[in-house]
Amino acid sequence: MAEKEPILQVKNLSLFYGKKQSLFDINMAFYLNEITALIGPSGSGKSTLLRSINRMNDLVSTAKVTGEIIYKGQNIYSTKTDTVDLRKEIGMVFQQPNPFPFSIYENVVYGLRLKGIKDKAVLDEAVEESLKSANIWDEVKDKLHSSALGLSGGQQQRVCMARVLAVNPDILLLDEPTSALDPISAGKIETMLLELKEKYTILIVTHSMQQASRISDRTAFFLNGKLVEYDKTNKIFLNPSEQATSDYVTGKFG
Ligand SMILES: Nc1ncnc2c1ncn2[C@@H]1O[C@H](COP(=O)(O)OP(=O)(O)OP(=O)(O)O)[C@@H](O)[C@H]1O
Repeated sequence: MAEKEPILQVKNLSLFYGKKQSLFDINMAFYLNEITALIGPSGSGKSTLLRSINRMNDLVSTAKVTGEIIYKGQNIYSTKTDTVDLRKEIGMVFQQPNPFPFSIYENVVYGLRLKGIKDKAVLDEAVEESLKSANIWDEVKDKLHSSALGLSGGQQQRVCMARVLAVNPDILLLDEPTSALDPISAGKIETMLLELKEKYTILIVTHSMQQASRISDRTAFFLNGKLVEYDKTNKIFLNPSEQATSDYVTGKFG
């Protein structure tokens, strides 16, 4: 069967922080309705790659990128790209839940208010839909106007996800979104991600081999800034081509 069309393509991407090179000539493609796990030891470049995809590394003054990332037929590193718009289409959730010190409702509508949307019915609907998609509506529907900071870490993380979903992105970038959470909260996020992949393309950095094998369709293994192997998750875990991949997924180093 022919491969489907990628939604996003990374081409010959290298990234330098000052003189130090942190990504080396990365080539990979990502697909709609798939979850891709980025795995590898600490410092291997997973977060750097993730942050390159919505140009968060622009915020690091020493970071310099060469190569291309093609999204919707355009290199996102071209001068035409509006990074604010890009980050709405390619949303990101971080390791530590980072709700704003506002109500749950105001967290979710934050991006819509920035867009100038004021219609209460539109905002109400977006809140309900996004919180449902983030698998947290039932837990918070009676306290939408309480502070998001009063929620548990796992709930805060799902509210952060709802905040990203409310602006209707195509791609979700998740940087170890469950590593600060207990196993039950992490499980709720995994369930949510499996539901969300019906509509989105999801990239997740994870240190958990179990998580990568449970939820991802493809897995990419990074080592020292290089992409060692990228394939269907079953292949990476059951029959990897590279010895380093095999050693990593079987826990020989980490
Ligand atoms: N803002 C920065 N300035 C300078 N160097 C950085 C910066 N961010 C990351 N690096 C370096 O780039 C390399 C890759 O880091 P990165 O955070 O992408 O790795 P990672 O695989 O995500 O690690 P972890 O699993 O610990 O999050 C490391 O050597 C790191 O020290």
